Amino acid sequence: MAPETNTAGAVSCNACPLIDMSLPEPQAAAQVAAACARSGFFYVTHHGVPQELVDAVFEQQRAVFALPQEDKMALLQDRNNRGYTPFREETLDPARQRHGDTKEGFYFGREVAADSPEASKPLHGPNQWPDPARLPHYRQATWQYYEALYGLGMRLLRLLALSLGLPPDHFHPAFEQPMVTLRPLHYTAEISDPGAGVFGAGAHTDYGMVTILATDTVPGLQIWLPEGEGAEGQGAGHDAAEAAPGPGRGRWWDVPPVPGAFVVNLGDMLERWTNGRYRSTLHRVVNTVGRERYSIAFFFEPSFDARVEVLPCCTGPADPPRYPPTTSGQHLLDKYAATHAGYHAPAEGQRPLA
Ligand SMILES: O=C(O)CCC(=O)C(=O)O
Ligand SMILES: [Fe+2]
Repeated sequence: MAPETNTAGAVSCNACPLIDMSLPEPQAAAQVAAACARSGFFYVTHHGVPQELVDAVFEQQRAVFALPQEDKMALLQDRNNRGYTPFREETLDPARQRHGDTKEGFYFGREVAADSPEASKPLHGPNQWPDPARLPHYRQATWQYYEALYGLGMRLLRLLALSLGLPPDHFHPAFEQPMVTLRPLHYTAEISDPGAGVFGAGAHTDYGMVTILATDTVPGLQIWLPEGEGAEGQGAGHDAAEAAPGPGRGRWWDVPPVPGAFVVNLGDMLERWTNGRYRSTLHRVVNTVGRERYSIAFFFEPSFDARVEVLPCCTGPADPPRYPPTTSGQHLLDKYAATHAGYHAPAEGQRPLA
């Protein structure tokens, strides 16, 4: 099924189906299973998050990014990965990028008080909020959206478990103290030049369990699918003049904005848990239209100490585990340290910066 709506000549990708969250869970879970095995990307519609809430949070993000640079720099990303990341600070695909991503962003996490025992864990601590005197509604609107997406994340966990033939609450113990990150992003109008290594966001897979992405109406998101797995016959993918980002042949496909829908994609931890049955697909943001773009990613990841080990349902004598066990926290720390110029992971037990 291809997306119903399309923008600015963007090409549909039938590997990203629209999944109606108002369907009975078993039906929705069957569609989730197919999408996760195929591309690891799908849209969700009828997800229950009110459009007014989404509109309000986008309005606040436009306002926060419009603050003077010095105000944003005062909130610079701290060692708990909360705060502001300036333009070009992050390089998601160092091997192919000439400079950092042409975007700036904020990270907000689950709110953890500086004096709580949890705050001794890396990646846990208080958020850095912009000055309410300048943006009186920012915190409230952003947090309301965070909470709505948290609820949607929990519903997706149920569908993912059911899609694997597991009890619906299978993943819940690993999400008792989840690492949740809301990441508003602002891309400049700079046209990307993949051949020259200039990207809105370099090619990457997401690190965690599941990402829920809201975008404005400006296209840019693309996914890499192996040859024959895109939407052949339904419009072309982009012939990659650039070197393939991984082994084998493939193409980049647009994932266009669909009004009222979120894009959901899987991250590396779920690929590991499912022994590769579910895919954490390479994606990137390429600015082809010369307009600024705003998006908000919501990363929903297991608790810091949760063990991520191939599920018994996804392995057998003919399909031995392809990934060694890890923990959610270690996996994320390794990834942040590899891609953020400004991020230096603390040792466990170090107090966060208050
Ligand atoms: O802005 C987008 O469309 C994608 C952002 C993204 O892939 C990410 O932040 O991981
Ligand atoms: Fe991503």
